[in-house]
Amino acid sequence: MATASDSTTSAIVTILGAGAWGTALAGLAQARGHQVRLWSRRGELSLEAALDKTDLVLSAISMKGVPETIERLQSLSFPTSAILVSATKGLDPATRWTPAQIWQAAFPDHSVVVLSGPNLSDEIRRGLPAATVAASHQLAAAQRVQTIFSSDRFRVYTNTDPLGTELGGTLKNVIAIAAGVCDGLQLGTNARSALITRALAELIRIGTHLGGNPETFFGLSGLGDLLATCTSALSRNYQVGYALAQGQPLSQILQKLQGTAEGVNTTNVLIDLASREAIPVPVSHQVYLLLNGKITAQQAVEALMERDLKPENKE
Ligand SMILES: NC(=O)C1=CN([C@@H]2O[C@H](COP(=O)(O)OP(=O)(O)OC[C@H]3O[C@@H](n4cnc5c(N)ncnc54)[C@H](O)[C@@H]3O)[C@@H](O)[C@H]2O)C=CC1
Ligand SMILES: O=C(CO)COP(=O)(O)O
Repeated sequence: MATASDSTTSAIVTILGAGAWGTALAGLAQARGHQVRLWSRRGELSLEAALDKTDLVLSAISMKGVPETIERLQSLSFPTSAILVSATKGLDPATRWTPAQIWQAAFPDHSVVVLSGPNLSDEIRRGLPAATVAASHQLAAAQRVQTIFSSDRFRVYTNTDPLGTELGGTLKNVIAIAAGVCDGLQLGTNARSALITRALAELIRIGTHLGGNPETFFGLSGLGDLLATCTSALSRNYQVGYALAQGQPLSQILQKLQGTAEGVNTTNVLIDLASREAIPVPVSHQVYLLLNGKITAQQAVEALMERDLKPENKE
């Protein structure tokens, strides 16, 4: 079994965001013998103290808090050698950027790494085996993240396509809502399999248009995360879709939801982006109409089934 001392010396790891994902990641780093500082906006630990002499700053803050937190960090000083890791899966409505793009623009002298994969935090917290991807243009930084977090229950792969890695994890949340609708309407295994497969084609179309490497979308952060969230009731995005299929209003669903379902905001940003750039996104478009109260779940299914017939490998 890999231990902290055989591959890397104990690091100071600052985790921003003490929600479900930040807490699970803090547990993984702690179990590897690292000195972990878990910062939350409502906690006792100050941001200054959390950043002091840190080796790695990992953000597991939900998308809506990322720009604000970055602004706070910009007013503080911390080592330029500290690697910045983004574990957020969302898109910024103001810029339509990914979280890692925002981090990199704010801190051009730091190495930025994306951490993304099929990682339902509840299973990780319970110590079940899982794998993920640490992706960066700076391979050495991705490798450092790999050694810091890898263990016999969490296997970290490296990748040099941070944008593709991040977009896979972000865009699949929209599809997880669709899969929840599919299961909520009891449409069966064939329907869910068709949905996931067609959605993968959609995800690759958008992801490559935005600059991701097509191969990345067949990996853990693309297909892997798509499968995890589209087939598990642990996924909050899936839960949103499932409840929408029962006819519950979105505001009520979100009020009752434990934690963040990034797919709701991501859908709106994605549709804005896709319509500006004329990218066909039929599945995401139905999710958008449903989330915005324009159609019912049943009407969304009908709209997808009644689209013009065409060859499989064509938009
Ligand atoms: N829970 C999971 O299984 C996984 C979640 N993620 C991603 O990680 C991110 C966080 O997810 P969860 O931890 O599940 O959500 P959560 O709702 O449990 O926690 C969100 C965290 O963000 C913080 N936050 C929100 N607004 C903030 C602000 N303005 N300033 C400072 N902090 C702020 C909250 O205080 C909280 O600590 C999301 O983007 C999610 O997609 C990624 C992989 C797995
Ligand atoms: O990203 C996740 C698993 O990889 C978590 O999914 P949810 O945000 O839908 O719970």
